Amino acid sequence: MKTISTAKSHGGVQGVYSHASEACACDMTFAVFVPPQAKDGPCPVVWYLSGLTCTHQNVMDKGEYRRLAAEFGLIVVCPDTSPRGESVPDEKDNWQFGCGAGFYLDATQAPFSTNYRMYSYITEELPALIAKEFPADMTRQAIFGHSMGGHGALTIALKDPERFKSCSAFAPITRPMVAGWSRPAFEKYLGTDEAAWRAYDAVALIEDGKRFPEFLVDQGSADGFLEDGLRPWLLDEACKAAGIPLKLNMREGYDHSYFFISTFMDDHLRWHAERLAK
Ligand SMILES: N[C@@H](CCC(=O)N[C@@H](CSC=O)C(=O)NCC(=O)O)C(=O)O
Repeated sequence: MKTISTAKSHGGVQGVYSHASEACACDMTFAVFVPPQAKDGPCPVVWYLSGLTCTHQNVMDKGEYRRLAAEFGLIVVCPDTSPRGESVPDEKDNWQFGCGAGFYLDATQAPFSTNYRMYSYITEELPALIAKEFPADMTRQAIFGHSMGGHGALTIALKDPERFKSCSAFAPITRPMVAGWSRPAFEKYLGTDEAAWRAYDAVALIEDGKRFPEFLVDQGSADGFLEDGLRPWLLDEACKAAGIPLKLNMREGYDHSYFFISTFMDDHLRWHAERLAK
């Protein structure tokens, strides 16, 4: 692992690091905030998965998570959203596919299957690195994310409920196998057999019997992607049918941006801190 930068913040350290990823067959960059409490022992880990077009940096610059993470003693890990580099296949003029649009899945279709393995990266390779290099208590983990990253958080938690004490999302893509901005990507990454897509779709996973104790979701009512891309009511219906408590907060007038995310960041960190403390 290589340290790219570190800076003291709220008594802790905000760092940016890179490493050679086996899962993604390229160098990957990620951000980690270590709170001041880490001086006294391992701290719980909160994973934040970002949305389309993002790197590790968007939430680091605009998410406003450090003050409360420092107060609650939370390590916050912010990975990149896809593999990157000269040798990584991409569609440069398409922000909904390729670099910046990994959709937290393991691609099965050539040429994408060599690098686009974000599911394995987030669920196996990066946790192992975090456990080795940081003062992390890996028995206490939580996950949240935004939009494509909200989809990532929900699907990863549903498939591994033992690993996470809590899960939440800002404006998640609830049905990526149906939504217009993700369906073409699913076909290119996973092929035409839609049965394989269900493993990466929160509503389909719940329909297929996967469970998580409870979810928190915040959604802006003025989000331009609400009707076509996000549709939180589909998650609400699936959770109701499955008996999963979902706290869905519709936030009047908020859009899809980090102005919305940063407004409700404290609520989400508090939600995770309370459940990580149990
Ligand atoms: N380029 C697009 C807008 C892309 C966008 O809104 N990306 C969101 C995530 S969308 C779902 O995953 C984002 O987080 N952007 C980064 C940021 O810093 O705001 C367009 O032009 O419409």
